[in-house]
Parts: sequence; structure tokens; C-alpha cells
Amino acid sequence: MVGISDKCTEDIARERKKCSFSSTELTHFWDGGVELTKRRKLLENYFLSDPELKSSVPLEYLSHKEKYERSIKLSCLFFKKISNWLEHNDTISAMEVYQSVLGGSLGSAVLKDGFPFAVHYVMFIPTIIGQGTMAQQAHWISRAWNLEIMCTYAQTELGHGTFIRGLETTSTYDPDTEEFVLHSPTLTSYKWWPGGLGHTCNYAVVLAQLYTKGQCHGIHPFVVQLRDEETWMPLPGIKIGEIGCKLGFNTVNNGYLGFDHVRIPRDRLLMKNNKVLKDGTYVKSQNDKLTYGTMIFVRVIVVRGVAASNLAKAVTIATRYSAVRRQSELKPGEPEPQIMEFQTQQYKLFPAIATVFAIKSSATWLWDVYNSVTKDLDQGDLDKLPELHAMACCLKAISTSDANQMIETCRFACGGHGYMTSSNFPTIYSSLTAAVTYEGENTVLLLQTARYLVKAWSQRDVTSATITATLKYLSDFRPSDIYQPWSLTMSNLAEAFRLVAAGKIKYCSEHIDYLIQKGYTSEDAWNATSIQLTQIAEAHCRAFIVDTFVKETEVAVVSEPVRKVLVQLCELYSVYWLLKNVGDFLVYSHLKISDVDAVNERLAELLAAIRPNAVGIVDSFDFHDDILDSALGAYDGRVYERIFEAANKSPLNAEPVNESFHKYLKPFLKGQM
Ligand SMILES: CCCCCCCCCCCCCCCCCC(=O)SCCNC(=O)CCNC(=O)[C@H](O)C(C)(C)COP(=O)(O)OP(=O)(O)OC[C@H]1O[C@@H](n2cnc3c(N)ncnc32)[C@H](O)[C@@H]1OP(=O)(O)O
Ligand SMILES: Cc1cc2nc3c(=O)[nH]c(=O)nc-3n(C[C@H](O)[C@H](O)[C@H](O)COP(=O)(O)OP(=O)(O)OC[C@H]3O[C@@H](n4cnc5c(N)ncnc54)[C@H](O)[C@@H]3O)c2cc1C
Repeated sequence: MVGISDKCTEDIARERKKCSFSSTELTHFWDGGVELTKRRKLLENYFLSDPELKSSVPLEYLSHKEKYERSIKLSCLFFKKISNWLEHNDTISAMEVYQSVLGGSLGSAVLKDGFPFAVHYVMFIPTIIGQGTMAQQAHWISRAWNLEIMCTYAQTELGHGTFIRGLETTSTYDPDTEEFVLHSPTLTSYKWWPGGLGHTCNYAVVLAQLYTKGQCHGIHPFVVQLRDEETWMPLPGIKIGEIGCKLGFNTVNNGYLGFDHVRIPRDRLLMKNNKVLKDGTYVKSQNDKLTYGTMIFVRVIVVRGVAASNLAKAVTIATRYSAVRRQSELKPGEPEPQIMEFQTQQYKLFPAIATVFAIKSSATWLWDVYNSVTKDLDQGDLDKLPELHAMACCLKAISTSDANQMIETCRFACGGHGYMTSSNFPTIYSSLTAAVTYEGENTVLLLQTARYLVKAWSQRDVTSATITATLKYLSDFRPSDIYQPWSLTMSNLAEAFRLVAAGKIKYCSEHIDYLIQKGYTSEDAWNATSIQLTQIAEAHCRAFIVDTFVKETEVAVVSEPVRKVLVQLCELYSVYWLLKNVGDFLVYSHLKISDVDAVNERLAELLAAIRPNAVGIVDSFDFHDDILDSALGAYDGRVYERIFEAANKSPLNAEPVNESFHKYLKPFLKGQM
């Protein structure tokens, strides 16, 4: 074994030497500034140096019950430590700390399969902020923030997750006692999925159909106590449990919940937007979609906190591994090359690196818009809500579906070793792929964006004076633009993405009109066009991502070598997605068949240009080894030793002969069974 480690560490060290830019500078850009990098590292040191938060037996070797019990122990230690930090340090805001521990991957170093407390912070508290009156906020936020109670967000039911207007749980107002009566009338009305609901939480925001004076007013949020605060026993009428093993998130304690005529006081209805008065009179808010606010918040944070962050981890592992793994021959008789020398390998890795940066720049835009629209909503101004909803839907869908596919590609890029749990790909993949479904299934979200786009298309002339920035290209669109000459510049590429989006939106809208003229109902025409509708949402989103990435590379305050890397990644992102959808570009943009060869050549040039910097770029994500938790991706490149060490943690290797030999195998082989 002597020498393997040296060879690998030399390979990876050589990669770092040939880097043409400062990786540290790119880290500062990635974090949002030198100060933010310092703060992130401070938090990492604080948490990751604590031996209490480390586990000797890998999670995968525990039983389901042991996993849960360990997750509660570690969550308590971890969140206690967070509270201690917040008590003694005021340089880093609580929001930043929680973002870092829940979204910035730090938490995954402590509990890689997810926290049963996450929904308490990510959904319960934001729902109280968004839907509660001042008095309700004062009461519930202080109890939840001080961890006097542990809470979740119970919306999805066994029968319905997507179509939330179809939820069956009822909450019927009784004016005589000034209480709501919560009830689950069917098996399909049982709440199903909420994180931490199984055994961890004693309160939940429950979404239920509100009935008062004999009339249903649609779904509304109620704060409901589920368990006794001392004994933790379920309260009368509450049927509660855990939903069992899943592809991942097995430490999150997702649960089920049913109600048998459970009574709660009137003030448990969150009444910032809609109200029920003592006598049962219903007072409606300006917009009934304000109840959906928490979902927008989570979609916004998933883009960077889940999609970019998990893809960055996967591509760091695969790129570092590709720098130390040697296999096959490029030229007969020459030493085996690093697998990163193969162009096909570069094609697996570098578009994923580019996608991480692309998602990050759009996520920053989305977060800023979310904050600004939230302020407007507080002033009663709802004008920008539809744009925020449409962009949050398509960015959540595209970022998670790209990350989903690219994480798998990164795993494939590591060959057989990528299939080992010790590579950490199984956990990264299972954490990310859940996000394709939760917080709005991706197809459904794309159709929400499509609905907004088709509407915008029909209004583009009327509203061109006031049209929002993300839709301006629709009012600027001239079909004759597809006859412009083609050139391989960034501004031309961005224009091509806009032309494709506008051309496809026009086609879809006209197709729906055509079907309606043929006698289809508008709903049937919509369904018969829905494959293309999801594609227009994707095209709109890609055009937006390219535009945002281009702008970011122009305004970023960075040195020229770093800018050059960003520009290359931005161009690679654009060229990659153009070639993936080349048919659309030939039909809807000014790209001609005779231009395609040049685009393919540009792709090859970009892969070759990025190659010497690849390790340097993934180093800039600056993942602590404990966060990456991968035998293939650690900073020092000691891949083979780590794979070996991880294999020896298998409990099966603790004894030379397993007892099953004596019990079964031996009698079987001796014909005694
Ligand atoms: C503390 C910080 C820490 C940070 C750390 C970051 C780390 C992250 C860690 C992440 C851990 C995450 C754990 C999360 C676990 C998942 C939780 C869940 O899944 S929970 C469960 C999640 N479940 C889901 O996501 C369910 C998905 N389903 C849905 O959202 C809805 O059923 C629907 C939207 C599909 C349809 O609704 P429906 O009522 O049938 O509506 P129609 O179609 O008829 O459209 C009517 C009009 O409404 C409009 N509009 C619609 N929505 C909105 C909105 N939000 N707003 C505004 N408007 C909206 C629409 O545009 C249209 O307008 P117009 O054209 O008429 O003008
Ligand atoms: C790990 C995880 C954690 C979760 N945590 C929570 C939580 O904390 N709280 C909570 O309340 N929920 C939670 N959920 C539930 C989650 O939000 C739902 O699973 C999700 O919204 C999808 O709904 P569904 O399961 O009903 O899928 P379905 O809607 O049944 O989707 C099945 C298929 O039908 C298609 N489909 C459905 N409707 C349409 C349509 N209108 N047009 C076209 N196609 C359609 C979908 O595209 C999909 O292909 C969680 C889920 C997961 C996986």
C-alpha cells in the first residue's frame, strides 16, 4: 500500500498549483464576501470541533429506532449549542446561524440524514410570522424560539399533497363554546409526511377546511397541540405515529396525524389574513393565496440551501476523485491518465460546476425579491406577488431537477466507488431528490409558472408599459428576430434563450386558443398542451438564469482571473443547455443548422479551458471534510486509504467468522439442513 497515498496527494497538489486564479478569492465571492467567509468558518470551528457531536458508528449501521434515538440526542446537543452561541455572540445574526446550520450544509456533518427539528425552524416559525396576528406572533414565536414547544407544519394528507384545495381535514367553528372542532373524516384525510410529527413535536400548524355558519371557506392554518407538554402522550382524539422507512431522511421522523373531533380555542386560527369573529362571522383577506405564503418561503430557500448546496458537494467529490483516479490509456504505452483527462469525464463534471454558480446567482436574486415583496405585502401591496410566485416555482423546480440529474451523473463519474455509502453520494442524492417532490412537486410548479406566462403573453401589449423585468422580453419579442445573424458571444447566447422562451410561449398560447376554437373546453385544451407548458416554464427559467448569471459576471467585484473563470462557467452553462435543447434553438431562435458545429467546438474549447482550474474551482466551495463526509472527495485526495478505513467500520468486519456460518452456512454445506 505504500506510495498510493503519496501519488494521490501529489496529483491533487499538482492540480492546485496549476490553478490560474486564487481559490480563496472565489470562496469569498461564493460566500458573499470576506467577512461572511470568516463567519462561516467561525461557526464551523465551533460546531465541528465538538467531540460530543461526532458519532463513532456510521449511521447506516444502526436500526431505524436507533437512528431516531441518536437523531434526537444529537439534535438536542446541536440546537443547545446553537442557543449557547446566540446567547454569547451577537456578531452573527440568528437567521445567518440557522441558514448556515440548516441550509449551508453544516448540519449535515452532525446528522447527515436530516434533523427532526428542521420543520420547526423552516416552516412552523415562518408560518406564524406570515399568518399570525401580532398577539399570536408574540405568544407562539417566543414559545417556539425558546424551544418550550417543538412544532411542525401539517398540510399534506394521505390522499392529497399537490391539490391543497382538496384537503379533507375539517375545522368547524362552534360559536357556543368559541372553539373549532378538528376532524379527519376519512383515512385519506390523515396528515401524512410532516417532518418531526411522528414522536418529536407536540404542536403543529394544521391546514384544514374552515367551516363556519354552515359554509366552507377553504383551507386555513390552525395551531394545534398534539401531545401533553410533560408526559408527551398524545392528547385525547389525536392519532399520531411515524410513517416508516424512506429512501432518505430516515432521521427526520416524518409522521401521520388524525383528529377525532378535537376542540381548540378560536384564537388558534392564525388570523393575520383571514378572521373568524366570536359569533362565527368570516372576514376574508384581500387575497386568499396569502395562506400559501410559507410554501413560497421554503421554495425560495430550497434553491440555494438545498439544490446548489447538494450539487456543490457532489461535484466537489467527483472532481477531486477524477484528479486522483487513474484508469485506461489515452495513448498506447503511456502511463494511465487521471480520468479527468477524458473529455467525456469533463462533460460530466464541468457543466455541473457551472450549474452550481448559475443556481447561486438566481437564488440571490430570488431571496432579495422575496424580502422586498414581503415588505410590500405588509403594506398591503400585492402587485409583485404573482411574479414572485412564478419565479419561486420555476427556480425551485429547475434547480432541484438539474441538481437531481447532475448528482447522479457525478456519482456515475466515480464508477463503482461512487456506489459506496462511504462516497456519501447515496445521502446527498436522497436528500436532494426529496426536494423534487416536497414543497410542490416539480411538474406541478412548472405548470404554475406556465399559467403565469400564458396570461402574460395574452396581456403583453396592454401592459407593456408596466411589465415586470422578468417578462420584458415578451413585449420586446418580434418573430422576425429569428432572422438576425448568429454569433458566439454571450449577449447573443442570452438573446437566443429569450427567443426560445418567447417563441415557445407564443406557440403554446396559440395552440391552446386553437384547441378551444376546435371545441375543447379551456381545461381540456390546457391539459392537451401541458407537456409543452412545462417546457415553456423551463425555457423561461433558463433564459432568466442565463441573464442573471451574465449580469453577475459583469458586476462582480473580483480580480480579472476570477472573472475569467466566472465568464467561462457562464458561457459553458449557456452552451451546454443550448446543445441539450438544440432542436428548440433551431426552431425558435436565430441559430441555424450551419452554426451548430461551431457551438459544439466552443463546448470542447470551454471544457479544455476549465480543465486546469477544475480542482481549484471546487476547492472554492470550501467544504470542510466533515461536511463532505466522503472517502472519495476529502481535501487531501487519500481516496484508497479512506475507502479501506470506511469498509473496516462495517460491523461484519469486527469478527473473522460470523455466527451465521455455524448456524446456517456450515449445516447447509454439509448437507445437514
Ligand atoms: C430559518 C431559515 C433556514 C434556512 C435554511 C435553508 C435550508 C432549507 C432546508 C430545507 C428543509 C426543507 C424541509 C421541507 C420539507 C417539505 C415541506 C412540505 O413539503 S410542506 C407541503 C408543501 N406542499 C405544497 O407545496 C403543495 C403544492 N400545491 C400548491 O401549492 C397548490 O395546490 C397549487 C399552487 C399547485 C394550486 O393551488 P390552487 O389553490 O389550486 O391554485 P390555482 O392553480 O387554481 O391558482 C389560482 C391562483 O393562485 C395563484 N397562486 C397559487 N399559489 C400561489 C402562491 N403560493 N402565492 C401566490 N399566488 C399563488 C396562481 O398563480 C393563480 O393565480 P391566477 O392565475 O388566478 O392569477
Ligand atoms: C421528504 C419529504 C418531506 C415532506 N415534508 C412535509 C412536511 O413537513 N409537511 C407537509 O405538509 N408535507 C410534507 N411533504 C409532502 C409533500 O409536500 C408532497 O409529497 C408534495 O407536495 C407532493 O404531493 P403528493 O405526494 O400528493 O404528489 P402527487 O400530487 O400525488 O403527485 C403524483 C404525480 O401526479 C402528478 N400531478 C399531480 N397533480 C398534477 C397536476 N395538477 N398536473 C399535472 N400533474 C399532476 C405529479 O406531477 C406527480 O407526477 C413531504 C414530502 C417528502 C417527500
